[in-house]
Amino acid sequence: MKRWGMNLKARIAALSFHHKQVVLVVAINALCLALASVLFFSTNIISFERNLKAELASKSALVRRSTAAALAFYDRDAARALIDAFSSDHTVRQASVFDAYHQVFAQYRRDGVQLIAWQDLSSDFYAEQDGVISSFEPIELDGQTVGYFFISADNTALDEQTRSYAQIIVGVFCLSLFLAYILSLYGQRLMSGPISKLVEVVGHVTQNQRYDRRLRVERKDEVGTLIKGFNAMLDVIQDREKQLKKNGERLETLVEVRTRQLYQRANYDALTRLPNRHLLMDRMEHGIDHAKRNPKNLGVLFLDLDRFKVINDNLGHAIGDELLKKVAARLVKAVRADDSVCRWGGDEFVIFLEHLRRPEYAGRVAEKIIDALKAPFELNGHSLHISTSIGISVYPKDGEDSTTLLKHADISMYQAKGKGAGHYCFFESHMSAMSLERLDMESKLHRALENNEFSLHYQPKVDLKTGTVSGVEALLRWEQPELGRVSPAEFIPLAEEVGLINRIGLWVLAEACQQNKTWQQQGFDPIRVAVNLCASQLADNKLADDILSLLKAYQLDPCYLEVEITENVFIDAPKSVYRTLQRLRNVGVHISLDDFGTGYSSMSYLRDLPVDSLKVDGGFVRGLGNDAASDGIVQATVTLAHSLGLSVVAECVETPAQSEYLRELNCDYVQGYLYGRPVPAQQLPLTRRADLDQPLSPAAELS
Ligand SMILES: Nc1nc2c(ncn2[C@@H]2O[C@H](COP(=O)(O)O[C@H]3[C@@H](O)[C@H](n4cnc5c(=O)[nH]c(N)nc54)O[C@@H]3COP(=O)(O)O)[C@@H](O)[C@H]2O)c(=O)[nH]1
Repeated sequence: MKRWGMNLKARIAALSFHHKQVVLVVAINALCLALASVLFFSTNIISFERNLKAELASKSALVRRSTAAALAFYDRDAARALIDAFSSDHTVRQASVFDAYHQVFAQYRRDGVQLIAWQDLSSDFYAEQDGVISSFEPIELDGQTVGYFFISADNTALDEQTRSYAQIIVGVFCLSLFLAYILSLYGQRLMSGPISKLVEVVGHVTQNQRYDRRLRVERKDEVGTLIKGFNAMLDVIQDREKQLKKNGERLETLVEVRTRQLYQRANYDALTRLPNRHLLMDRMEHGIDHAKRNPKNLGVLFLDLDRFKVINDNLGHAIGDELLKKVAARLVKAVRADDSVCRWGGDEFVIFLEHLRRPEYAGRVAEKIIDALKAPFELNGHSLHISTSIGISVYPKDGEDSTTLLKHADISMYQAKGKGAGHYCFFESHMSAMSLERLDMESKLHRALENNEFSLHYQPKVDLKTGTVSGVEALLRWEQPELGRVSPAEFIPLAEEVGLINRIGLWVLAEACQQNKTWQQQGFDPIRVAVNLCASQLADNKLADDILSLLKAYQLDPCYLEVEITENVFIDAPKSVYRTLQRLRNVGVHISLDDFGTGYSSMSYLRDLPVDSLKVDGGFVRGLGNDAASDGIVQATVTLAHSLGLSVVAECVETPAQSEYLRELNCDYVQGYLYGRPVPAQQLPLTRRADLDQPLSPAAELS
C-alpha cells in the first residue's frame, strides 16, 4: 500500500503542470460529487423508507379503527372483509387481527407467505426481517385493548428506489467527472497555455543559448506580468550576453597581446629589443642540431664593450642605456640578416653565425663589428667613443654544444681584452686553464681586503733641482698566501672589472694618508704622497668627501696628498669628474696627469683641466737619447707644461743618462729605479738631499 502510494506520488510528480492541474480539478470534483451523492443517497433512502413505514402505519391505523367495532361485536366477517381488502395491495404480505385473547380473529396472507403466529410476534413495534417491513399494534376502543393487528409488507420498493438512486448518482458522477475533465482541460489550456509557451521558450533558450526569442503579451493578469518579466529578463540576459561576448573578445585580444608581450619579455631584451640569452640558447641549440645533421661551421662571437662602465658611471645610466641601444642597432646593421645578434646582459652581446663557410671568416665578422663601432656615438651633446673586445669560438672545433661554445667565446673575449681595447681573439685550448686561473684570482681578490693581504710600497720622487725627495708614489701590493705576490698590473684591472676597485682605492688612500702623517710625526720633512686613482673611483660622487674626511681624520694637510689620474678619465667624462677634481684642488690636493702622451692629449683640453703636473710616460723616458720622437715628445711636454704653469715629472728613469737628459730638458722631478724601487714604508730611503747620479742606497735610510 505504501509502495503504491509512493508510485502514485512519483507519477503525479512526473506529470506536467498542466496535467497536474487537471488531475487536481478532477479529483476535487470527484470528492465533492462523492460527498454530495452520499448525502443525497442517504437522505433520500432514509426518507423513502420513512414514507414506506408511515404508509404501513397509516394502513395499520385505518384497519385498527375499522376492526375495533368488529372485535367489539365479534363480527368476524366484517373484520375479514376489511382484511381481505389488502389482497389488492400487492406490497402487503400478510395482515392478522388477534382478539384480546391473542386468538386469530381475521387473517389475510399472500400466496406463498407463511402466516405468523401470536407467539412469533415480538413486542417490538416494528419487527423487521430482510426485505420486509411490519407493524404490530394493539386495537383499542374507548381506551380498552380489544385486540391486536399485525401487518407486514414487502420492502422491495426501497431496494428498487435504492438501485435507481445509485444508477442516477453513478451516471451524474461519471458525467460530471467527464465534464469536469473536459472543462478543466480547456480551462487549463486557457490558463496555462502561456505558461507552456513560456516553458517552451525557456527550453529553447537553454538548449540553443539564444536569447532573441520573445513571448507575446496578450494577457493582463499575473501570467501576463510573468511573461513581461520573462521578456525583460531575456532583454537583460541578451544585453549581458552581448556585453560578455564583447568582454570575451576584448579578453581574447588582451590574452593575445599579453602572450605576445610575455613571449617578447621571455625572449627579448627590453632595452635593445634584441633576442636575449634565452632565445639565443634556443637558436644555438637549433643551429647545432641542424649542423649535426648537415655538417657545417657555426660561429659564436662574444662581445664586451670596452670602457662602457666608465661611460655609464660618469654620464649616468640613461645615457648608458641609449648608448647600448645605438650599439645594438649598429651591430645588427653590421652583420647579415640570418645572423643572430643577442644581448647577453650588461654591456655584453653575443652574435651567433649560422652560416659560416670557414672558421676564419668569423674573424672578418669581428673586424666588421669593430669597424662599425669606430665612429663616435652622438648622445646628449656628447661624442662618445666606444669599442668592443670580441672572443670567438667555432662549432665543432671549439665545442659541440651551446654552453661550451659560449664559455670558450667568453674566455677568448678576456684574452682579446688583454690585447687592449677593440681587439678580437679566436679560442685556443690553452685559454681554458687561464680562465680558471682568472676566476680563482677573482674569488681570492674578494677576500684580500678582509684578510689584510694588501700593503703599500712607496717609490720616491726626486726634485731635479735640489736633489731632495719631494714626494713618494704609493703603489699597491698584494701578497696572496697561495699565489705569492700578484702584480697590480694584473689584479687592478680585475678589481675594476669586478667592481672592487673603489673599496680597495679607498683603503689605499687611507693607508697612504696615515703613513704620511706618521712620517711627519716621526720628524721627517713633510713630503707629498701620490695615490693612483682610476676612472671608476673618479666617477664616484662621494670621492671628494671621502678624501676630505680622511685628511681630516689623519690631520694631514691636503697639500701633502697628490692624486694621479690618467688622461683617459677625461674622455667622455661628465661635469662631476671635473667638479670632484676642482674641489680637491681648491683645498690644496695636488693633481697629476699620469702616463701623459699615451692618451688623447690635446693642447686645448689640457688648458682647462684641473691639474698641477704632468707625468711623462715611462715609454718616452726609455727612448730618450735613442729615439728622436721620444726626445721630441718629452721636450714638447716640458715646454707645454711649463707654459701652462704645470710641473713635469718623468717616470721610469733608470739610467744616469736619462736623468741628465731630463735635467737638460728642464724637467722638474724624476722617479724611477735609478732613485729607488717601490719599497715598504719602513725601508723607504727618505733623504733630505738626493744624490742625483746615484740611486738612493738603503744606507741613507732615515730612521
Ligand atoms: N688605481 C691604482 N693603480 C695602481 C695602484 N698601485 C699601482 N697601480 C697601478 O698598477 C700599475 C702597475 O704598477 P706597478 O707594478 O707598481 O708599477 C709601477 C712601478 O713599480 C713602475 N716603475 C717605477 N719606476 C720604474 C722604472 O724605473 N722602471 C720600470 N720598468 N718600472 C718602474 O711603474 C709603475 C708606476 O706606474 P705609474 O702609476 O704610471 O706611475 C701601474 O699602472 C700603477 O699605476 C693603486 O693603488 N691604485
